[in-house]
Amino acid sequence: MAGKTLYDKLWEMHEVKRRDDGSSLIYIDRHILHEVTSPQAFEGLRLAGRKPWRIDANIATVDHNVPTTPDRKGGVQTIADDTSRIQVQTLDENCDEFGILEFKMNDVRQGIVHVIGPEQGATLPGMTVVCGDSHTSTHGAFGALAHGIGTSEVEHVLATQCLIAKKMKNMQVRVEGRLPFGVTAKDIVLAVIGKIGTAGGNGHALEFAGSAIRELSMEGRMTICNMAIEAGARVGMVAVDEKTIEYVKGRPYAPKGDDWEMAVAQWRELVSDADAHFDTVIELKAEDIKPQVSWGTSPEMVLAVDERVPDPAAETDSVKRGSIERALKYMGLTASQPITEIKVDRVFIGSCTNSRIEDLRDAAAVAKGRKVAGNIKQALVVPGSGLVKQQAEEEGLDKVFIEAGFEWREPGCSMCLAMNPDKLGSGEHCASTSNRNFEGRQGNGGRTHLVSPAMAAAAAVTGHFVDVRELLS
Ligand SMILES: CC(C)[C@H](C(=O)O)[C@@H](O)C(=O)O
Ligand code: SF4
Repeated sequence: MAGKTLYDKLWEMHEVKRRDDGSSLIYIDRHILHEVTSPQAFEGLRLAGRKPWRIDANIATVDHNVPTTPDRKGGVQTIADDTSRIQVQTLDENCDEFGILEFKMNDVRQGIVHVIGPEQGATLPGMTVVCGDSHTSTHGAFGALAHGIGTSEVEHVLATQCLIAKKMKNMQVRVEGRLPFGVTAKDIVLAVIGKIGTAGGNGHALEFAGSAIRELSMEGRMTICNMAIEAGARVGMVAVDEKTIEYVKGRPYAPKGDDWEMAVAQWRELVSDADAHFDTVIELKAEDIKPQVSWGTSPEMVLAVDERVPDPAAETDSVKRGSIERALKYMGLTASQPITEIKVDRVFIGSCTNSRIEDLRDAAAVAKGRKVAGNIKQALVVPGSGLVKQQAEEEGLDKVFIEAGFEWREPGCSMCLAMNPDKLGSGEHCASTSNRNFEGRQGNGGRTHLVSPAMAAAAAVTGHFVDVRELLS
């Protein structure tokens, strides 16, 4: 019999019961909540007279609706938009009522759900982690089985600590070799999505493997797992190694003492067996990957920075031709235009993809000693959590950004999606380190270009897309 994949092992560890219809009941170790997808779930609990089954399995924070300007220190009342304010207040009230640990807006531990889970050691190897949020795949970087759930499932998990799920197929993306200088985890994952498309991972749990993935820091691994969902896979994972264990050690909710030793011994088993079977295998050579820039309205519409946007006339498939034409029109681009000639209006460095300390260091290395270009209306740096912000300030990164003309903000989802005051104006181009470039994602009529933090900083200081390696060398 073939060996087991990491996913097979995680699944077996958590399968409570197989049901007649082929689905299973799985046990959930960690449930993370935010203000957007939890209100109806708590309301459902109240109406049914239920309480959360295991209170300390839950951890909550506010991220999508919070403003990122310093005046929010005045409290929740300062949130001008009614819906946003009510959602934030409602999460606060629900967590207080049910006794759930929440990092409220002005708590230093507050931040984006997918940043704070790992940061607090609330996400651990071998866990099942769910959250009413599609980018929960991020937590799979720790050798955890993590994916997004819907609001009715949020209620189900609160009430029972279990979830009905169906086992997926196994997929492996192998990236072998050494990443070229100036090329990052974000470029790997954008290149993967460019290759397999946004449906490439459908129905699969995706494990990233190979020497280039092993070389990545935990931050880099989180970046690639974060975008597994944009490749169609709800689950993204990386096997446990010494880096995983080192990152988790000493975090507030990580095991301590004898429990730690026992946990680590088990975590070391969380790797795919050498003879494990994957239903689909994709291979990339790290040496071939260049800094990436998305040009269209889907993450798969992505190219290396030295390429030109496509010419629909060269596309023989009429469906693909139509979608290229529509994307070019929405993005205000002309056929065969070099990526480096696309001018940028705003820059956003943040989001659960790229707002961790390493991302900020990468961007600051480019911004240092330079100035934001005159055509840039706004360049935002939004740390993923209050603790990331604090660390960055200890390292002096805030000063580097401010001196260069960037705005240094409070943590939250910010300009990743238009649910708070940080938005794009219609027709504006944004160099963004986030994960989605759908029409209107960052504001009505806004034009998103997905890039790495270093590439976003390079666009900020030159006013257009440029190969960041020209600025680093
Ligand atoms: C608001 C939330 C449900 C949503 C998600 O599930 O991903 C958001 O975080 C996003 O990135 O689009
Ligand atoms: S930062 Fe963006 S992608 Fe991540 S949870 Fe917030 S809105 Fe979703």
